Amino acid sequence: MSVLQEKVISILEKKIKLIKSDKDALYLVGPIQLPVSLDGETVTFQWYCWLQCEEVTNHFERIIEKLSSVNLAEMQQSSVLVYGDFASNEEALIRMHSICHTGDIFGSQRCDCGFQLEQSLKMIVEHGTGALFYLANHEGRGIGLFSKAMAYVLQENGYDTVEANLNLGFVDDARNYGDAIRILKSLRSKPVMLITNNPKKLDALRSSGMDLSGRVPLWGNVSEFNEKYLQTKINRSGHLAASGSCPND
Ligand SMILES: Nc1nc2c(ncn2[C@@H]2O[C@H](COP(=O)(O)OP(=O)(O)OP(=O)(O)O)[C@@H](O)[C@H]2O)c(=O)[nH]1
Repeated sequence: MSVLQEKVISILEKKIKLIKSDKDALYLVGPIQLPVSLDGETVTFQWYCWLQCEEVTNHFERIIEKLSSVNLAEMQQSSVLVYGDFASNEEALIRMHSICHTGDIFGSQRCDCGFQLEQSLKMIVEHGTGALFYLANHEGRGIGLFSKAMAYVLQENGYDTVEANLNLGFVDDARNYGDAIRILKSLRSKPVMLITNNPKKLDALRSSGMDLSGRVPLWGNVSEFNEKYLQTKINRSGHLAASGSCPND
């Protein structure tokens, strides 16, 4: 017997979508109107959040009921901000943004993450249609926040960002885009242009069969604090340099 009121279930089931595979389900909740302050203006995005679950069911109350006994705040859920008529418009600009606690939240200038987050939202709004995926299980290129802190300690002792990961026993980049691409495909089947300098993100989209119509580079906010880091991304991680907009180009 469900402890949830029928009214609550009927409200929520209209806003939850099941995206299933052979192995698991992604439950996508939304759209939810999210007024966002961007460059002094209020811009309204459609916000969706998803939960990965082994149980695959159309009876969402089964999933909702379980949530109160699991502390989801101890885990990370990703989400997406959608702008414009994302399903239908011919052209859409997307970004797969990896969470960066230090750069996105604190405004750290050791990296370019905070700049890229704000800039890509502005680019999507200017373009008219698009989506920003905020990938919450990608901290530190997939090594997690505590390990990123240790990697920063090594970087303060002369290691570069790649060496630091490797010397802690990680690969340089452990990120996976699979779930985000499943969500993308559920929201749009038409081509997308990707905001990135990272060829691995382009490969992930291409190999998923998603129709990729192009890439928009995003460099900027170079400072004495992140110059070496940005250069290492080009020299060692294979990031695509944009002529004239990155140090030492
Ligand atoms: N391990 C580690 N992770 C970092 C460091 N600086 C930033 N990050 C993480 O790197 C991720 C962002 O990756 P970037 O290489 O800046 O950019 P990208 O996402 O690969 O590519 P773009 O789409 O071009 O931005 C975020 O998860 C950050 O937390 C660092 O020095 N070490």
